This record gives sequence, C-alpha cells and structure tokens, in this order.
Amino acid sequence: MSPCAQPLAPFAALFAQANFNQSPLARSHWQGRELLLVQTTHMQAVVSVQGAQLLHFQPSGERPWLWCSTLWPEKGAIRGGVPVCWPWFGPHASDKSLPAHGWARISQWQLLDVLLEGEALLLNWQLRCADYQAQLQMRLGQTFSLKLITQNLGGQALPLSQALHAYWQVSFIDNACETSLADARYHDKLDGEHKQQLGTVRFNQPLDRVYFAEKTLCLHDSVWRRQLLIDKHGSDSSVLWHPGRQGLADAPPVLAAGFVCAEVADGLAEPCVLQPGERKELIMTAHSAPLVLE
Ligand SMILES: O=P(O)(O)OC[C@H]1O[C@@H](O)[C@H](O)[C@@H](O)[C@@H]1O
Repeated sequence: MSPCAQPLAPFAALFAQANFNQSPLARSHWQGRELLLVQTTHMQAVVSVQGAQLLHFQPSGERPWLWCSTLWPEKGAIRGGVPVCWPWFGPHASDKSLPAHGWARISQWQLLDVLLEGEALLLNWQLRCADYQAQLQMRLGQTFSLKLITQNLGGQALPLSQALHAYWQVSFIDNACETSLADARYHDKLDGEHKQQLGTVRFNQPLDRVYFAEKTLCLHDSVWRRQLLIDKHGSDSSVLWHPGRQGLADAPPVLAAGFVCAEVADGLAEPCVLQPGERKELIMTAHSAPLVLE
C-alpha cells in the first residue's frame, strides 16, 4: 500500500508558471528561497540556491527520485532533496552552538557556470567558508551525480567530515529496504553500540546508523518495483536514517512515511584532515532500475 501523500504539487505548480524561454533553466521563488527550475527532454529538477541543494529530480517517464518536505522553516535548513552536510557532519566536534551538519545547507552558494554536456546539464556551485572552499558539480541527465570538492586554501590543517544526505522518495517506508549492506559493520547512533548488519535493512523503525562500507547502496521499493542504486567515491561510510513513524515537525508522519535517507559520507570512519592546499572529492551517482520480484 502507498498511503502517503507525495509532496510534489508545489514544484509542479512552479513549473506550470515558469517561463523557460527556450532555455533549460528558469528562476523561481518559493517560501522565501531562490530556486532554479531545470527542464530538458530527459528530466525535471529543482535546485535551491540556499545549500546548492538538489530538491527534486525526475527523469522523463519515471516517478520522482527525491523527497522534499513542503514545510520549510522561515530560516534554516530545507528538509529534503540532497542537503550537503559540510564541513562537518552532525554536531560540531567542539562547539555545540554551531549549526548541526555545518554551514553548507544554510548558506547561499554561488552558481559559477552552467554547461550542456551531451544530454546532461552541468551546474557548478561554489562556497567559501573561512579557509574551506567547496565546489559542488551537479550533473543532471537521465541520472544525476553530485561531486563535492573541498580544498584547504589556508595555511593550517583543517578537519573535515561531510555527507550528501539524500532523502529518497519511496511509496511507503514499510515497502522499502536497503539490500547491499548485509554483513557490514555499523555504529548504531540510537544506542551507541557497534554491530553487524544481518540481512537487508528495513525502515519500519527509527534508524540512525553509520555503516562502514564502501559499497554501492541499493534501495528497493517493492510496490513501485523500483531500485535506486547509489554509487559512491571518496566515501568511507554510508548513513541510513529515518525518524520513525512519529515523524518530525517539518515532516509529519504522513509525509515522513514517504522517504528514507541513504547518505554518502566521509570522515566518519576515521577522522579526516586536509593539509594546506589539499583537495578531497566526495561523489554520489544515482541511477534507477526496475525491481523484478521473484
Ligand atoms: O534534522 P537534521 O539536522 O537534518 O538531521 C537529521 C539526521 O541526519 C542524519 O544524517 C544523522 O545521522 C541524524 O543523527 C540526524 O538526526
């Protein structure tokens, strides 16, 4: 069954009102945020300038891949799409007054350039934060990839932990599972224990786990008969997270039942330090495939 209302109507309304004027890009605003609407013969996407956050991605003829809340805070992080957690993941290591998951998702990024590469559109974003510089290269075609490049522009070593914190849309949490992490070791953040995964991971309970695995993630939706395959590079860990049936203030239960988070992370298995001048890349590439049930 698929009882949850899918929250895409606002984006559909924005596309209906937008003036693309022969371009694949149109500017739009919603809930106080500046948005880029992207439309080609192969896909539709929405990107927020705050966070350089891909909020919506839908290849032609397919269901949307990403989930996004319709309840955005007046200020602060938008829950949905692919928030960039950077240059730290979770609470800051020493100063708990700093924002969870770093500055990237609450900052305005600069769009450096837009290029057409074959059938795909490349959007190249940049953010400078003290001596950290991030570039996010977004490739939007029949599939999408996100390449986050961090460079230390200063003279001191800098700690780095990061994640591409994707909210994947599912028909209903009980219909979803992750199948590639069987046997992987993980840190269960809900009880602080280190454990080993037995079989597939189901999302029918609150979940907050850091898996120490470099494998491609594989999300199955048994009702939509869809697999989402998430390849990663430069990533020492994957985070699976869901708040459970009680949902969250900006994702009440009926909406929270429509996503699972499968995140590509780095600097969580081992502390990562960038030396002066050093660069590091974190890449997520997603594609879909039909799910054939036996
Ligand atoms: O509510 P936020 O700040 O977006 O974070 C959501 C979740 O993000 C996950 O990545 C973390 O592992 C969780 O601990 C956290 O609760």
